[in-house]
Amino acid sequence: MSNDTTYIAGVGITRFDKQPGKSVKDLVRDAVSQALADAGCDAAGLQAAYFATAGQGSIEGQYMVAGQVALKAMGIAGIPVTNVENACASSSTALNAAHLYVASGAGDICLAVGVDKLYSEDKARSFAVFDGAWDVHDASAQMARLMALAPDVTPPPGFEEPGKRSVFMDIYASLARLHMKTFGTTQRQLAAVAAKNHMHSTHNPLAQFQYPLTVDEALAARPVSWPLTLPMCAPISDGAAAAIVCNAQGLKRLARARAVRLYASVLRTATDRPADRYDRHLCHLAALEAYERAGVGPQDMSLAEVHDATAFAEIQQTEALGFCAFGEGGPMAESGATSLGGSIPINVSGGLLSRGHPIGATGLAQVHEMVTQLRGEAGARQVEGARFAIAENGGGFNGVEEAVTCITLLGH
Ligand SMILES: CC(=O)SCCNC(=O)CCNC(=O)[C@H](O)C(C)(C)COP(=O)(O)OP(=O)(O)OC[C@H]1O[C@@H](n2cnc3c(N)ncnc32)[C@H](O)[C@@H]1OP(=O)(O)O
Repeated sequence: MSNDTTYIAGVGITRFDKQPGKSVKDLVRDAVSQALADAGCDAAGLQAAYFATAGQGSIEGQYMVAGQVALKAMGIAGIPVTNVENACASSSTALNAAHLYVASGAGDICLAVGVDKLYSEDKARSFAVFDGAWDVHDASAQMARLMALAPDVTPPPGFEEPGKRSVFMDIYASLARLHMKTFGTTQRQLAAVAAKNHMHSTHNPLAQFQYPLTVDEALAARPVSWPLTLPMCAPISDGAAAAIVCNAQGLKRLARARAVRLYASVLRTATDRPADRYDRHLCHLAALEAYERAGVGPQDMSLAEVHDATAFAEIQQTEALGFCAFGEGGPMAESGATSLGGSIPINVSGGLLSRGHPIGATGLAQVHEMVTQLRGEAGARQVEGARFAIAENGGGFNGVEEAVTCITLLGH
């Protein structure tokens, strides 16, 4: 086996929720200790670490060297530690860097960890994290363009005077309106996504929300930004997730039997595509590259974890990953095909909508779910016979699409 075959040897995760009593250091220690134990590795066995956070500066004021500080507090020091910020795709980007590190042979065993605390008693600070992810140099022009994607859609009563929310909910809402106008996607289909992900996370003891929700309840919930209601939007969450990444040499020193192969990790940034050219969406292009590298296709996937920062985003990513034709994501969600037991279960963890979305930890949480499923250890939410799994983790916005996406494809 050559060095460029890489593996996830261990994973760890905290509960995702508002956790005012826990610091970033507490969350990191919890997730990293689990990942080390899972891999059969001690801290001294790590040769490098990539530390992802997007909001720690805003909430805890640690704007620089966050990784060095948090990891040294648990005895991981004296090795290369690199801080990674790529908005909501920060921790899949950390995984990408760890994968390249061990694939290059620079070292054999590497840590990727992602963490964020978004909750603050002062709500304005939580929302400032999202405002900070926006391109401040061109914000008003970009925002005006994004908000005008489907100008003739008039929000129904209740949606005209919405309360405070992250700027991203308005952006996704505008993209959803364009999709509705172009393909006939309905608000009920978005509600089906929210209800499905809530149903999934009733089986996930680490999820932020563990109660079921019906489609009608999702439709009747508090309006946020037309067509999105509250449960169609990711919540404010705190949490951390970690993975131990290694090459074949490193695997000889670890718990080999539990390792899952990392077939592809593809990072890509936005282009200036026209809004209705879904076939040039960065996630679609990155997914095609990942499938090609892995020598598989969407039909081979047993499950997917996608970046459902809103219910609309899941529909878009279902299409981008090739599980259906462009425009068919809404009907597919409504058909039950993306539910546990369906032909391609999506977000069996509960997804960002219901497992939670501490942005710098989300990409590695998706990896945690995929590894758990591929090992057959997901309990009541297990996808039977899981063999390949794919995750899409997006971050920020630039033009009419996410500023960055990272696709991770794992399998046996
Ligand atoms: C590329 C990207 O990933 S961009 C996405 C990055 N993430 C974001 O932008 C975060 C988006 N979320 C938000 O803006 C906000 O959380 C909102 C608008 C959805 C809700 O805002 P608020 O009403 O201020 O939320 P708050 O946290 O106070 O919760 C109010 C209630 O709604 C509930 N709630 C909040 N979000 C959700 C949700 N997604 N689903 C179900 N219930 C929810 C809370 O549990 C709480 O219930 P309680 O009163 O019984 O305790």
